[in-house]
Amino acid sequence: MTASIPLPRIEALPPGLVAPADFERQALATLDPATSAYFLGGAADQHTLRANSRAWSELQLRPRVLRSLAGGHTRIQLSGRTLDWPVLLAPIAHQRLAHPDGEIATAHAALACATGMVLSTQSSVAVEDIHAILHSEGADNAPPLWFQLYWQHSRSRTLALVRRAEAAGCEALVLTVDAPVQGVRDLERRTGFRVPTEFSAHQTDGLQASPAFPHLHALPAAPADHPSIGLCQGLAAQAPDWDDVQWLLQHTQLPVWLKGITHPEDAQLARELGATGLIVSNHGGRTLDTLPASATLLPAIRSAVDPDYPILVDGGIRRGTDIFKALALGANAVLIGRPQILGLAAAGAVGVTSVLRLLRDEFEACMTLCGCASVVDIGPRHLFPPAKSFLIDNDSHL
Ligand SMILES: Cc1cc2nc3c(=O)[nH]c(=O)nc-3n(C[C@H](O)[C@H](O)[C@H](O)COP(=O)(O)O)c2cc1C
Ligand SMILES: CC(C)CC(=O)C(=O)O
Repeated sequence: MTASIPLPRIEALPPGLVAPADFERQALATLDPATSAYFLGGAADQHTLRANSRAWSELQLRPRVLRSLAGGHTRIQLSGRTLDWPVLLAPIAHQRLAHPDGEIATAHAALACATGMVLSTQSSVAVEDIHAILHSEGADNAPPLWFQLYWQHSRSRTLALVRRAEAAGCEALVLTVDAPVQGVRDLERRTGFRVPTEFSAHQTDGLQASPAFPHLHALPAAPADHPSIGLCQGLAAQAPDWDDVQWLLQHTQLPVWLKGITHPEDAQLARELGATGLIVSNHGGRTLDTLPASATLLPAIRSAVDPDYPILVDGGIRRGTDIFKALALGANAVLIGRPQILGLAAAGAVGVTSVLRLLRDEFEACMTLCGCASVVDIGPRHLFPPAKSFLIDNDSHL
C-alpha cells in the first residue's frame, strides 16, 4: 500500500449488533436525518424499496436432510475468476458521507472478508487507492475490484474514465443502465440533502464532465407551455443507448456487465451484444418507484438467457437466507448495497467487516441446513413451492 493511504480507524463495535436490523438502528442513531435519507431512502413512495427485502423474506425454503456435507465450501467461478463466496459489494457513491474513512474502510473490510468490490464512479476515494488497499496482502489474496461506470455524457469522456479504471487494475466494468437521471427522492428533498462540494467524486474530477445525474428537483423549471423541455430535450438526449454499449464493448478488453436490467428482452439484447453478464437490479428502489422487487424479476430473466449466462442480482438482500434464495432463483452471485453503509456508519471498517461476516455465517448456516455442500448444489428445488418457471432437467428428480 502506498504511504499516502491512511489506515482505517479500528473502532469498537457497539454491543448487540447481531443482525442487519440492529446495524440499521445504530446507523439511524449515528447519521443525521439528511444523510440517512440519502443512504437509506428510496424513490418517491418507496414501494420498490420495501418490496425488495419483503420479496426475499416471503420466499420459503425447502431443505434436504442427511446429505453428505464433507468438503463443503462457498467458492464460485465468475468471469474467469474464483470468488471465495458469491457476494460482492455493490457500488455505493459518496461513502465518506457515512464515515470519515469511507471507501478506505469498505475496501479493508472487502480484503478481510475476501469479498469482491464494485467501486462507484462517484466514490469519495480514488480507484487507484482502493486497488492498492485490496492488493496490500499480495495479488494472490486480493479480492476482485470492478469499476462501476456512469456514462459521462459523451464517448470521449466515458473512454477517459474507462482507461483510468483499466490503468488502475480494475478487473471488470459495470455499466449502470437504469439511472440516466436520479429518481424522485422525496425523502432527500424533505430533509434538504445535498452532496457537500468537498465530496465531489474523485474519478470524474479531472474530466470536467457535466454534473452527473442531477436530482430531478435540481433541473431548471419547465416553461408552462412546454412541460418536457428540461428533461427530455436535455439530459435524456445524452443518456447512453444500445449503440453506446456496443461501442464500449469494442473499446475495452475488460469484461462488461450491465447493471439495472429488469426486462427479459433487455437481458437477451445484452447477451446478443456480448456483455459479459448482467445485474438484475432496480437500483435498490432508488430510481423508478413501483418496479417489482428484484426477486420477482429474476426468474423470468434467468429463463430468457442461456443457463450459463452470468446473472447477478441486488436489492433488499439482508440475510444469508436471501443470498441462498437468490442463487436458488438462478443468480450466480449477489451484490450487497445498503448493509455495507449500515456497518460503515456503525463502526467504520470494523462495522463493514462485521456485516460481511454475519452475512457469510448466515449463508453458510443456510447452505448446511438445506443440505448443500457447495454453491452449485443450490437450485430451484430448495424453494417451496419449487421455482418451476426455470426448472432444468436435472432438478426434476428432486
Ligand atoms: C446511497 C446509495 C448510493 C448508490 N450509488 C450507486 C452508484 O454510484 N452506482 C450504482 O450503479 N448504483 C448505486 N447504488 C445502487 C446500489 O449499487 C445497489 O444497486 C442497491 O443499493 C442494491 O440494493 P440494497 O441497497 O437494498 O442492497 C447506490 C445505492 C445507494 C443506497
Ligand atoms: C451519485 C449517484 C448517481 C449515485 C447513485 O447511483 C445513487 O444515489 O443511487
